[in-house]
Amino acid sequence: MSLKAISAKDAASLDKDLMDMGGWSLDQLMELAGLSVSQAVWRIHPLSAGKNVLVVCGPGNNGGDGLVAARHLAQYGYNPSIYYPKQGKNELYTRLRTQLENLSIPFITDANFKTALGETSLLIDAIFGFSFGGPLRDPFPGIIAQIEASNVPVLSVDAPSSWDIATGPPGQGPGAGFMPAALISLSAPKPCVKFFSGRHFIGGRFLTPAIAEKYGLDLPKYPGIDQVMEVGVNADARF
Ligand SMILES: NC(=O)C1=CN([C@@H]2O[C@H](COP(=O)(O)OP(=O)(O)OC[C@H]3O[C@@H](n4cnc5c(N)ncnc54)[C@H](O)[C@@H]3O)[C@@H](O)[C@H]2O)[C@H](O)CC1
Ligand SMILES: [K+]
Repeated sequence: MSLKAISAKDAASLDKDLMDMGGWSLDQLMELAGLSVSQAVWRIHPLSAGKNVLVVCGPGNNGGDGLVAARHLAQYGYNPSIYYPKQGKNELYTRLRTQLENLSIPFITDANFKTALGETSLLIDAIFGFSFGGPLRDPFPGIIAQIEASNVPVLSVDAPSSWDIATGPPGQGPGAGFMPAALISLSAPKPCVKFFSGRHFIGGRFLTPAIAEKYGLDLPKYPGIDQVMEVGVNADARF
């Protein structure tokens, strides 16, 4: 079953609706989004597959989802480390960072990124989500190129970073050959999902029937207490 996709413009408007008339705070939405990400990790990369998880965070809310996911993963027993080359400035990101520092979760330096890449068994791509607009600006071309060149399995949050949200991977340069092993779409898939060929999950269990109706989206029927649901086809692959 494939869920209806939402454009970047509508995704931004949906977020605004959730916070303006929906009564939600960004903290709450990000917490549920990051929790979904951590549950997708548990499904595709159980602790037995390796505890080292490298979370690469971008400067916006996609990065924030990664910071939240890292905290949940640490609580589950994983050893997450964070690479956060351009840190979000507002107080939400500062608080999320403090929560991680209080769990002794390491923030790696630019100089150690290559080493960390070689020592991790899964990478979470929380660099860019629906507000990405190409081409990549420094320092991200190098980061994406290194991720692409490594054979570390990647779980991308909301969109494979460097892909155009509507038209998918760039024709050339960093990202052109970037195909994450898994993707978790928050609220609804973005149009670039049609170029994706790995395990696909939906997360962000906070849509309402009215908002789904307004944006022409399917309301995912999450089973039981789960915060994620697999919507792709290769449902049993492990990485
Ligand atoms: N309702 C939901 O589904 C929720 C989703 N969430 C997550 O929020 C992101 C969208 O967050 P936003 O801050 O709008 O943007 P991004 O994080 O995607 O990136 C913006 C960030 O990146 C910089 N940037 C953009 N293009 C480039 C480029 N070409 N090179 C370098 N840097 C670039 C830009 O300057 C910004 O700083 C969504 O995808 C979900 O992951 C929320 O967490 C909760 C609700
Ligand atoms: K991403």
